[in-house]
Amino acid sequence: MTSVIGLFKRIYTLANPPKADVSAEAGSPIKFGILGAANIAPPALTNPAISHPEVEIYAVAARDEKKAQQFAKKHGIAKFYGGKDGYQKLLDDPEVEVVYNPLPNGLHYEWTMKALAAGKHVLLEKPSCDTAEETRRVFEFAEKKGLVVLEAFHFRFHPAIQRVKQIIDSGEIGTVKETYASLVMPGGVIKDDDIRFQYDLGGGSLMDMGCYTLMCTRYLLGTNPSAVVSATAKRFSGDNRVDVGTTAELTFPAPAGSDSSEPIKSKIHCDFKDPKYFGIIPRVPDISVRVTGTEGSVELYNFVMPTLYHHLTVRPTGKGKKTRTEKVYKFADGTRCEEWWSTYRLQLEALVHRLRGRTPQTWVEPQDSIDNILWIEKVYEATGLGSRPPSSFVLPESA
Ligand SMILES: NC(=O)C1=CN([C@@H]2O[C@H](COP(=O)(O)OP(=O)(O)OC[C@H]3O[C@@H](n4cnc5c(N)ncnc54)[C@H](OP(=O)(O)O)[C@@H]3O)[C@@H](O)[C@H]2O)C=CC1
Ligand SMILES: O=C1OC[C@@H](O)[C@H](O)[C@H]1O
Repeated sequence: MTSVIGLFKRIYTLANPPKADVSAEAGSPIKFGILGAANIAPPALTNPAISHPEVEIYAVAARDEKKAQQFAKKHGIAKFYGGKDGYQKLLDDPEVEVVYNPLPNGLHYEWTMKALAAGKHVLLEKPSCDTAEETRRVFEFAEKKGLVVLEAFHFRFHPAIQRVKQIIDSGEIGTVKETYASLVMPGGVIKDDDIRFQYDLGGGSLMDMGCYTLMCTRYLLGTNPSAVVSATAKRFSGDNRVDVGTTAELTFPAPAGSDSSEPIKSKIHCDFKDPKYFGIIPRVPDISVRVTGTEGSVELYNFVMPTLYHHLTVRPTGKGKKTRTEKVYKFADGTRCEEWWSTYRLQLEALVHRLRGRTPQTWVEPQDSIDNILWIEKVYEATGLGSRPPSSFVLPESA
């Protein structure tokens, strides 16, 4: 019962966050600008910003001026830019310090490079770019300019996934043998004209959802795969270069320091149109990660949005050992985190710490982002679909 009340409290407060007391913080807030009135922008940035005393969502740009204006009005944003130069105008605004880039994947590279050229830090939506080479260039350019780029793998900032890693690293489940990570959606949620189905915009289920399963597996194992063993893609009827779903088997190096020389076997799975039972009964979406070792297993259900609901289950295999379930909405070491804070709110907390020269609780390092898209490309290659098309944007030499 308490957990049901807790669930409602979390969801209510998440949707209606308390407004931060800006006056309580020293200095003026960091001003963010959003490129595109994207659907993800409210949950990922404007809502988390309400409770952050050091953030102001200052500007938004949309291709259609009216849309930009409406978005600005709805979310209390001071400035809006529209029209074909709207995005560039936002980048040229000297007040904007950080750019949030939630454009379609195929435009991430171009507009992140343009934002960096304009001297802005970037919160870049996942997956970072269409290719690892583009992601490498983004971080190289950011470093040259002394700017911060963070790929928005928000789940990494939540205590629940960090607890899973802690359990694995503690040795409680023994030597890791296998992993499984899945993220699926019921059919009909994503319409066939969505950016996710457009090849030229970097579409595909592996790009959109598979990137989480791969990132999560790589994070928990603390290393990169050694090989893609097999990969199959369910192709989109509207464009057979786009995957509606992808399943892949990979190997990871045998755990360091263990007696085992056996590679870890990993499976990742994603699907935009999760099949129904008997074709009619919808399934509970499989949004889980499971790691199995010689002494037991640990599983986190809903690793992507744990604030809403999750359960973390440890199943030891030893005789007499009991299965236990944990709920993890707080950091054990007392690092600030309200139970209702979404993964996006935690991500914003870390980004602001970084921008203000403080130490964030955790971070998604550039090499991690580069490696993630590299292995997405390798999986795509194994499916026969190949990488998404690289951007045609060329950074002017003067930048
Ligand atoms: N972190 C997370 O949890 C999530 C991340 N994402 C990521 O965010 C990004 C956007 O996703 P989402 O918000 O769902 O997508 P939307 O389609 O809602 O938003 C994309 C935006 O891109 C702009 N745009 C610019 N050029 C084009 C074009 N040629 N075609 C279509 N749109 C264009 C549009 O802006 P305009 O307003 O100017 O028309 C639109 O608002 C993706 O990279 C996705 O992977 C998405 C969902 C969840
Ligand atoms: O980032 C995302 O997270 C959840 C998915 O439902 C969505 O398609 C994706 O873009």
